[in-house]
Amino acid sequence: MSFGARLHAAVADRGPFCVGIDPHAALLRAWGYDDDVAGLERFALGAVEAVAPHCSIVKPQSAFYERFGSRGVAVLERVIAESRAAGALVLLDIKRGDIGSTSQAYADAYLDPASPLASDAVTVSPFLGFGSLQPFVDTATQHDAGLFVLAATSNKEGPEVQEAVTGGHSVSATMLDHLRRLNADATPLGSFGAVVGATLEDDRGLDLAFNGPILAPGYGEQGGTTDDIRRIFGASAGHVLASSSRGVLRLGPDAAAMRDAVLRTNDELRALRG
Ligand SMILES: O=c1ccn([C@@H]2O[C@H](COP(=O)(O)O)[C@@H](O)[C@H]2O)c(=O)[nH]1
Repeated sequence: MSFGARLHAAVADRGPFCVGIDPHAALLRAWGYDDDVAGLERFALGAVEAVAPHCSIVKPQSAFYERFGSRGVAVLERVIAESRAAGALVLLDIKRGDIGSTSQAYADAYLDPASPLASDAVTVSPFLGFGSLQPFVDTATQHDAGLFVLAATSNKEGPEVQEAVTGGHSVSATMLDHLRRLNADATPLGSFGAVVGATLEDDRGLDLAFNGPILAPGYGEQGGTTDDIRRIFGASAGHVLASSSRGVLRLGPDAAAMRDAVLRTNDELRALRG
């Protein structure tokens, strides 16, 4: 089954809230752990145990594991495996993008089921040109995986690049047009998503109806709210996965508090889907 179809079913079952498993050094210390590999492991697996059974999708940010080298990456492999075992899809936040031949190696690393880091979907950066992502597109299609392409990111520096106009369209709009083509014939939902922040002032005039999922980071800690999801995404709010990392993880290590926040937020976001 395609990633889009699996995500559609998972969201119908559990709701559209995506929790980021981001082991910040400050959070490890706040949970009472050392900022070392043992602390990383207790934190990350504790967070997975608390939230993954209640989420349609979780989003570990690779950088927080890579900072510990190979032992940190080994923890990431367990985060991926245990999240899936708990019934959650895994969107690995890597934001990779390079010339095509190197993109192929990244795609093999993160999307080929034979890889220990294989995930259901990854984030990719299209700023070497959307065509440079073709190996990701082909590999995702081959393995029923998904992609989330950076389009209008949640950080304030994004517009310098993303609102630049080329061929009469903003870079963000151009990325969404590529996704619209990739998702054209997919039902119930395409596998090629966009990243559009929950922090935008408005929809920037973007046509968000591209028949794919929308990852909206910036919900929670960066200021995005459920009202913002309604305001920014309008009729496309039903395709949005609002994503928060620190906003949930700050409630730990109290597993019940994290779980309750996930359940509550899923209910709140479900109401937007009509
Ligand atoms: O536009 C983007 C794209 C990705 N992110 C990532 O999402 C989380 C946000 O974490 P919070 O703690 O909820 O702020 C993090 O992994 C970012 O790398 C983003 O923030 N904005």
